[in-house]
Amino acid sequence: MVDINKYLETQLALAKQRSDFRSSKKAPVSEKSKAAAELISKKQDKNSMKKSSKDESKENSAQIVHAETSNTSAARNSEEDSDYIPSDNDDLSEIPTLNIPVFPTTSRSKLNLKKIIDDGDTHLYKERLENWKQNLAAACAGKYEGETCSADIHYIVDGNEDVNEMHQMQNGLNIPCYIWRQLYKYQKIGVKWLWELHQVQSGGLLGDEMGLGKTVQIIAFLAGLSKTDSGNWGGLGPSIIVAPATVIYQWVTHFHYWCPFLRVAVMHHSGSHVGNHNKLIRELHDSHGILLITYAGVVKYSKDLMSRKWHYLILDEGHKIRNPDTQVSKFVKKFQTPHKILITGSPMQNSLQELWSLFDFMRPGLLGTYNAFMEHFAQPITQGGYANATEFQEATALEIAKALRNMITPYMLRRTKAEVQEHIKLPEKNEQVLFCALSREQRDLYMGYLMSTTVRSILDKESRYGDPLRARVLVALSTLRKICNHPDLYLYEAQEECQEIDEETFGFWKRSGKMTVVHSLLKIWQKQGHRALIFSQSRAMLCLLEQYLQNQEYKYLKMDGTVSVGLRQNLIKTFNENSEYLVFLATTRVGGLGVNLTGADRVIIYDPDWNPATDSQAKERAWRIGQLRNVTVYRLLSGGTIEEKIYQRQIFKHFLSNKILIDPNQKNVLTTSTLQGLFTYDEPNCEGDTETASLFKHTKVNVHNKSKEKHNKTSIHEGASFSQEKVTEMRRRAREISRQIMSNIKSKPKALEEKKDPREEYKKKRDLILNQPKMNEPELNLIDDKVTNVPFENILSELDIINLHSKKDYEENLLKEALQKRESEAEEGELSGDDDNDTMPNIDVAKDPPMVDSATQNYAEQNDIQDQISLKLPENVTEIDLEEKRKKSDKHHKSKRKRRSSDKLNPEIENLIAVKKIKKKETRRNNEKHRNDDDYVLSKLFAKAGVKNALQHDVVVGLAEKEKRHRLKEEATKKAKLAVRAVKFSSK
Ligand SMILES: Nc1ncnc2c1ncn2[C@@H]1O[C@H](COP(=O)(O)OP(=O)(O)OP(=O)(O)O)[C@@H](O)[C@H]1O
Repeated sequence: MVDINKYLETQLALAKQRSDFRSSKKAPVSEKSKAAAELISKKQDKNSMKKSSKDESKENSAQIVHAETSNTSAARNSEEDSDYIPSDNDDLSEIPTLNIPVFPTTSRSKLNLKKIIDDGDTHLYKERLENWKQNLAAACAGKYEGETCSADIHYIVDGNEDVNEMHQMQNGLNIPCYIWRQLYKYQKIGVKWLWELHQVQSGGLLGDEMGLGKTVQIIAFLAGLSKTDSGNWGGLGPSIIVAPATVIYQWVTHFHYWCPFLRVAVMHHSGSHVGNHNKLIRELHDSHGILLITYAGVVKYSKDLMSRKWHYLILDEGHKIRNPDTQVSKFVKKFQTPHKILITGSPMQNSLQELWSLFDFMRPGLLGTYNAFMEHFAQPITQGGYANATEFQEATALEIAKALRNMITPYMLRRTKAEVQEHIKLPEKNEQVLFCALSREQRDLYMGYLMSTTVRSILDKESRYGDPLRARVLVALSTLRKICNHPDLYLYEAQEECQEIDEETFGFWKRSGKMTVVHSLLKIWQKQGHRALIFSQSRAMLCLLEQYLQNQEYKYLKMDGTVSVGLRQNLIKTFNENSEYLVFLATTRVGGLGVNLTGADRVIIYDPDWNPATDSQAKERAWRIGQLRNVTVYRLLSGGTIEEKIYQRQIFKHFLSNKILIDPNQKNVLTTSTLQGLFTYDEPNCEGDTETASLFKHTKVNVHNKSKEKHNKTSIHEGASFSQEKVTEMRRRAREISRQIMSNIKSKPKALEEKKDPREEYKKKRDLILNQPKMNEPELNLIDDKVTNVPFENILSELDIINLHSKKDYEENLLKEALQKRESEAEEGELSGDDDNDTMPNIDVAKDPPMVDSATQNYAEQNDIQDQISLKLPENVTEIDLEEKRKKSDKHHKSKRKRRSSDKLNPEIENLIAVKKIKKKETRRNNEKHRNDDDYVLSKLFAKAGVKNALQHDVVVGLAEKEKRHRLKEEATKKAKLAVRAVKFSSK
């Protein structure tokens, strides 16, 4: 025992030397990162100062972005930032490309995409109409041989006879049977509901989940109106549909298919109409047609549009008006018609004020004035949702949420995919959150930036910059997000203009943790025959991904704001119909909304948005009606970074939304976030879990398959070649040393004793933040609140952050290195047959592999040494006790080991893991060939691509409540145990 102690002490000294040497070698990288951080921070300070003076009057970030991205030339400077900042802006088609190296977009430039022609041009419209009539006549005569370009022709070709046959609804709405019969049952209910609203002269919100055919329901209803002679307009009057630029032509296609007799014109420069826009408005109005226009277009032509009366005003992706203060919200609310329909798959995204804004459009007055609503509904509901809410606040929130839901229910129709699954029979969807490790370079840059003056000034309570804090915070957060994506997104900014870019290494995938994961995924998916959508918030990141795809010679298509609106629909069609394209790259804002991309069955959300709905919208592009294969969605997050905090906020917002739309009883499990919490980097905890993974540890995805086992075998053998017993033994020794060191430190002179442990200090401050005396006020909420008065006295100083990151577990790390060194040396010994059997009982791992869940094993491999070291032996347990216990258990160890490991690593939990177990059984029963694709992919990621954890997203969201109950139960059990112990102790 003494020997090994001595040995470890020597190793400790060696490890220290090595570490010193390494850090001196590492200096250039760190210096570079630091210098870059300083440079960028100076630039950003300048920018944010400019910005703050420019936007002094503007209260929220969305407005700042809106102003920047509309048409000012100043927008260029901060354009990259805007990619990451919450924004309402979608119509990016006019925005120039970024000032970063542009690589040739081979796929796109080679494509010869045809534009879809709308009915703006009278001549072309008449031609289309004539064509359709001829084709229909030919179909009726049984002579049609062309493509089935519309639903009515389809109907005839399918053997039906009367295309004019109508389905009549109560009170007289006539819907052509060729449409009605194709609708799913819930869609028919949707049409009926629209008709009811119509009769009571009311607007409404069609809020079905994405991909359930809202467009089709609206078109069916409008077709019905146009065939019904009723009301002031004698059927369907002139109507406007406002939609995001990307989906405008999707509407055209849908109308031409379902309702070829209606005139549908696009009022956008990409449309077929040439000349004065007033002429188009007049013509459309006279022919009772449908005018399709973008949100930007409505603002631009609002005066001319409002000078006429319109029958219907329909907002597709209507959540665009969720901010009541934007111009577009104000304009659309001015249209004088009771028939206002709002379509959105994500009605409430961030806060309750959004719901108010939507209702203020289609049912003005229903939810009262803005101020009254905020005071009497929004505030109590939000407050009652915080984890620190009192029972009374919770109860009040519940009642108010119920009341609100009752008020809005008649005017809002929302069905989820789960509810209508019986009808649509969608294939399965598997959605996982992958926590990826930062690359070494990213980590350096991240830390460097956290210590930069920008971050310091944000967290400094005597900030010399003063307000507005918000702009600076957003810029800083945006920078952290860039680092998480790829170091070059950040370093490039820090470069002097004259500095040349090294195109060889610029954007290299191995320099980014998440890109490494993408690399692994695509490699596997290509072999497995899957096709992928990759979404990123930032166009700059898209460029890097594009460069990567080119280098790997993968075929891809790319759609961002620079692709002309008229071509987008065809780009999508090309991807869907042409399986040679492996990847469809898109920015979340341009490609993530409203479009159908069912050609892909794999989705990667490369970076999370503050707004959960943005990510949900993106992932739903593939999982919708028309999808025939199982869909897997991976959200990539850099563990411990700002991205993880964003994800936590997403979950919080999800709860808020569900409370109103689904279950008012739902409670939160998350605490509100603090400013300083966003500017930290959290190493995985002692179990190898990131913060979120440990919060929702029961939703962790465990992969178990033979390939992984095989990998574990090899990695254990190759990497450490140590039996579990040996490692345990070494850890025990290490703990002892650690204790000795601690006691030495404690017995050292006073000067040293007085030196406070920075971790203790940090803990204290953290406790103070988490248990603030003023509980009622939610802490800073960057997105929802207009609050900028951060409780600075509770914010950690820069010194704390440095302490937290750089000095954390210094001696433990040294020990860890010592142990690793010991392990590798011992391995050499083992390989050469020179095993030290006296001191270390040897169990051949390769012969008797533990039934260890691969994911857990992986975390264990990475982190358990540190975990064990940081644990302290209970005071009353002696070395001898332990030694004896260990010897006893050794006897039975081999036989029981298998069972124990699997028990330990498969705790009894009721959620997904149970499902996985069933799958596992099936898998075993069937054949290895039928092994779940996703499990295989995950096992590879865990093994090679630096993925730390994977959570089942749906389970996180859906079962968070269970998690809370579970934790309560755990707490209660703990308390009960303590009580029993106390009672026993008292009776002694
Ligand atoms: N009854 C139907 N018969 C055939 N196809 C349908 C039907 N309903 C919907 N679809 C198809 O399902 C896909 C999704 O429909 P649609 O785009 O209308 O969904 P959505 O609810 O508007 O989605 P999002 O919210 O994403 O815009 C489309 O390709 C559409 O053609």
